[in-house]
Amino acid sequence: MDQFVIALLSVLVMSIVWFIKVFFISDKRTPPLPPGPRGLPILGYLPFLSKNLLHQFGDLARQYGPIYKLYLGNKLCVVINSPSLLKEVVRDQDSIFADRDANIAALTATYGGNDIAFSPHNSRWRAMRKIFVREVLSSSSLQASYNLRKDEVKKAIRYVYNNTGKRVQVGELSFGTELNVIMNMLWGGIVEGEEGQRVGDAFREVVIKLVDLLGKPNIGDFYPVLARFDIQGVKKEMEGYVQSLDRIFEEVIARYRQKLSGETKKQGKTDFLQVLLELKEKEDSEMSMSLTHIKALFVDIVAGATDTTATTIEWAMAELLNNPKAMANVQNELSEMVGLNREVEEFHIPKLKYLEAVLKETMRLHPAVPLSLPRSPTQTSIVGGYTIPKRTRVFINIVWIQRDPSIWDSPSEFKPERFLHENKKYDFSGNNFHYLPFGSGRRICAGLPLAERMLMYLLASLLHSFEWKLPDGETVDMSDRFEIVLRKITPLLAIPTPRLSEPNLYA
Ligand code: HEM
Repeated sequence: MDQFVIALLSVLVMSIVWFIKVFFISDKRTPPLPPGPRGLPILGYLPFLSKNLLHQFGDLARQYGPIYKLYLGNKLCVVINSPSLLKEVVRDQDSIFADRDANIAALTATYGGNDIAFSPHNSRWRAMRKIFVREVLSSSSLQASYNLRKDEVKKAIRYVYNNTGKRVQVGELSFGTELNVIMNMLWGGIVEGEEGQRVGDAFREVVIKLVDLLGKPNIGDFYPVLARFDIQGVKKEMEGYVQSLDRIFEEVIARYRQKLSGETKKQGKTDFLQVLLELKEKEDSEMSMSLTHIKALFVDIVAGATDTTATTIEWAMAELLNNPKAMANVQNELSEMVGLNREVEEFHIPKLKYLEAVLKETMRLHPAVPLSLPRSPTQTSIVGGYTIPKRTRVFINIVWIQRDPSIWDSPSEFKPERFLHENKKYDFSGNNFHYLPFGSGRRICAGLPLAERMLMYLLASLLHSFEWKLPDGETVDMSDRFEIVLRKITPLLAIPTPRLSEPNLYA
C-alpha cells in the first residue's frame, strides 16, 4: 500500500482514538481541559481557521473567556487571554512553560532549533542566550557600537532628505536601516560598500519570506505522521531560504577567517562573529559553539530584529499621522530637548518622555509579535483550574490583554498620555502582566536592549529631521495582517519635508 495512504489511515485511527478519549473518557480526578470550540473529528478546528488568526483568537476569547483550547488537527492548542493566568504561566510555572513548541518551518529555519528562540529550554539555550546578552547586548557593548547605529541612522536620514517631497516607504526604510545595524554588529566591516549592499539586498529578500513562512499553517505540524510528505511544500521552501542564508554566512565567515589570519588578533572590543569563532575553538568550554549554532543564532538575530523593528516604526508613524496633536507634541518635545540646529543623538533619548509614551502606546495597540512565540509545558500542569497536558502549544494573546477594556480606558484609542502619567508602572520588562510587548519570564525577548534603543533612536531621528504628511487625498489604512509578526496590510507611504535649520545637518 502506498505510504501516503498508510499515513492517512494512521491519522484516521489516531484521531478516532483521540476523539473517544477526549469526549467520552474523562478522568474525574484531574481537572478538565479548558473550554473551547469543538471542531470536527480528525480535523478539529482547522477548517474554521480564518485568514486573520489574531482576530479569530479575539472572537474566541470573547466567547470562551480567559483561557480556551482548540484542536488544530491532532495538535492541542491553548490560548491565554488574561493577566492572572498569564502570571501562572510565565511567573509561577515559568520553568515548566519555558519550552517552545517549534513548528516545522521554525525548526528548518534554525538548523533544527539550534538557535535561541526555538530551542528547547536546556543548558545549550542558556549558554547561547548568555553569550548573546553578555557579549552583544551588554550596555558596554551597546555603548561601544553606538557609532554603527549612528552611521546607519544618518544614512537613512540622508536618503529621506534626498527624497524630499516624494513618497517614502517608512517600513522598508526602517527594515533596511535595522538590517544594516545588525549586520555591522555581527560582522563589522567585513562586507562593505557595494558588496555590503549586495549582501543586504539578498538578506532582505530572504528574511521577509522566511518570517512569513514561520507563521503559515502547515498540515505537517497538525498531523506529525504526515510531516515527512511536506504536503504544502513548507519545509522545501524554507530549506531554499536557509540555503540562501547559509551561502551568505559561509562567505562572510570565510572572509572573516582570511582577514583574521592576516592580522594580529584584535585586542579589546571585538565584533560578535569574532567572539563566536573564538568560542568555537574552545571545545571543552560549556560556552563552546559549533558552526551550526553560530549560523542558527544569526538567523535568529537577523529575523528577530528586522521585521519587528520595522513594523513597529511603521505603526508608530501611521498612528502619529492619524493623530496630529500627538505628532505636534512629539515634535515640540524634540525641538525643546534636542534643538532644530542639531541632530538627535542617543544621549537625548532618556529626555524624550512623550516619544517614549508614543512608542509604548504603539506597542500596546500593535505589538509586533502579538501572540508571542508559543510556549509548551514540559509536564502536564494546571492553569486557571484547567489541565494543560504536556507538549500543548500555548499561545499568549498579548494583543488581547493589551486591549482589554477592563484594564485599559478607551482601549482602541491611541492615547500616549496614558503612559506619561504612569510611566513607571509600565515598562518593557514583562513584570506587569497588563503590558508585555516583548513577552515575559525567562524567555522574554533576548534582543530587548537593542530593540528599545533602535526604536527610540530611529523614530526620534525621523520625526526630528522631517515634517511628515500623507499624499494628498489619502488616509492611513490601519488594517493589519498577522503572520508571526503583525504587519500593516498597506505599507505606509508618507511625504517628508526637512525640519532642521541647516541643510548641512543632512549631509
Ligand atoms: C520591536 C522589536 C521586538 C519585539 C516586539 C520583539 C518581541 C519578542 C517576543 C514577544 C518574544 C517572545 C518572548 C516570550 O516568549 O516571552 C521575542 C523573543 C526573542 N527575540 Fe524579540 N522582539 C523584538 C526585537 C528583537 C531584536 C532586535 C532581537 C535581536 C537583536 C530579538 C531577538 C529575540 C530572540 C533571540 C528571542 C528568543 C528569546 C528566547 O526564546 O529565549 N528580538 N521577541
